[in-house]
Amino acid sequence: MTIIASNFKTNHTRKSTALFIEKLNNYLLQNSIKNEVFVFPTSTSLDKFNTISNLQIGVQNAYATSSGSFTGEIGTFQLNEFEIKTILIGHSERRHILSETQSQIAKKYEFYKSLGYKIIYCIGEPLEVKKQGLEKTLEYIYEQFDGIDTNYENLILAYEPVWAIGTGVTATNDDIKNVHTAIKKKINKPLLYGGSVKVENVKEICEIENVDGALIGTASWVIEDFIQIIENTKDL
Ligand SMILES: O=C[C@H](O)COP(=O)(O)O
Repeated sequence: MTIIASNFKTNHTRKSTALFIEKLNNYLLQNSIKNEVFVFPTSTSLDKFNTISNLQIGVQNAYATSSGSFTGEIGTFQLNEFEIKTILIGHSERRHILSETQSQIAKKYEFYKSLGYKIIYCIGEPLEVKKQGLEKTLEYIYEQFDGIDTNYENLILAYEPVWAIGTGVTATNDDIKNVHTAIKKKINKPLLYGGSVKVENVKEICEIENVDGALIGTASWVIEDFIQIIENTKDL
């Protein structure tokens, strides 16, 4: 069974998100699709969506708090209103654009773990590290597990090479296989690949050894495309 996740990033409105989720839910329901599907809308588009059990709505980010004085952030007090129990942590855009440190990420991880959230935890190397070869790449990736309890039962990993995110450049099948196999040997958790996954390549990528699914940005934002992505992987 393949895991397929859509990260909206800073796209879609509250209205278009609701429509997207409604269409997706209908499709999953009518076609008895077995894939485990996640959608991560913007925080302003969260709601109490009426979805079937294999479609879960998560939050792209939240602060390690219930409530308090953390301007611009949300905590579990807000998430509970919509019964959100899934969170993305460690995404490369938060690490590299928003400058989240490993210790902040670990603190967030610990907090949401203590509450039993399903965590999709992202790891991945920038281009300058990739150029130094597999050994250095793995070294860099393993540092992103500092302070992270990799035995956590509700953990899903997502390997997303930074240079492949939103660039149209997908990692080669060999790159993906090598990194996934090495990570899997160390941490036996579902492991998604992310980075320019598209309708055309999703099946091939999900068929690679030790790839359990995909975390998709750009190519997932049009509902018809996202449905096609699920169609292409439903029998894997
Ligand atoms: O969370 C999703 C990843 O960052 C991949 O984004 P992308 O599919 O636009 O490359």
